[in-house]
Amino acid sequence: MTTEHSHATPASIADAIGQALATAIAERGTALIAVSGGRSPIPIFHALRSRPLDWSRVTVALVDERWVAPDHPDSNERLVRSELLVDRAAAAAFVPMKNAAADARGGQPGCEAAYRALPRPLDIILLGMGEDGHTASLFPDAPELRAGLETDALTIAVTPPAAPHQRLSLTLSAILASRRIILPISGAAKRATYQAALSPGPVEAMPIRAVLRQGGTPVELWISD
Ligand SMILES: O=C(O)[C@H](O)[C@@H](O)[C@H](O)[C@H](O)COP(=O)(O)O
Repeated sequence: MTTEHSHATPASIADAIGQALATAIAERGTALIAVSGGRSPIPIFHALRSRPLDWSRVTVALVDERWVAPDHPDSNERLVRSELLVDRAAAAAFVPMKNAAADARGGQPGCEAAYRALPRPLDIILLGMGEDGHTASLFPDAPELRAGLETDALTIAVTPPAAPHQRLSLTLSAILASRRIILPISGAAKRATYQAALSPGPVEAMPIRAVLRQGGTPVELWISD
């Protein structure tokens, strides 16, 4: 089930996320969100981090991570710590994916254990999509793609041939184990990717199709110019 919201803004997306977190806190006492890296979430983080929530009851996890040091410019942990977990959101807990292992494959069991310890379903996932139709770090050309789409594990190590760094990613089953999925789509190129993803074709060519074609977890497309 996919719902499209047009004329989205970082503020309107932050409103939706903030409302979901507040509802989770009111109903269950805590809230759990997994967020993507990349450029798209940054203005949303900026709009979200000052919202008057009880952030001490919020846990922030990652959708994916590049296997680099947490202070590396490409680290999603660094991005989340510097762009989201400040202001009021500094009170939130954070669950990194990166650990001390030398590579993503070696780090996957520790990451899996850390993410298995989180409550499920997640309350909300802020997903991303690349212009090639990847989502999280489920890349079309990655040798681990099929496993990432099929395994019951929550996390998988991925070595995308065409993108920098080894990755740790939530699997499709982990992404779908969420109460709701928010997917911002911004700009003409991403809108074209989204339209292509809606057309018939294999999931392996555009992994975002696996999220858009399922009916169990509500997906909200927040579309902006
Ligand atoms: O690379 C990561 O860390 C991501 O989580 C990735 O899946 C991202 O969401 C897309 O590549 C879109 O990235 P942009 O928002 O920068 O276009």
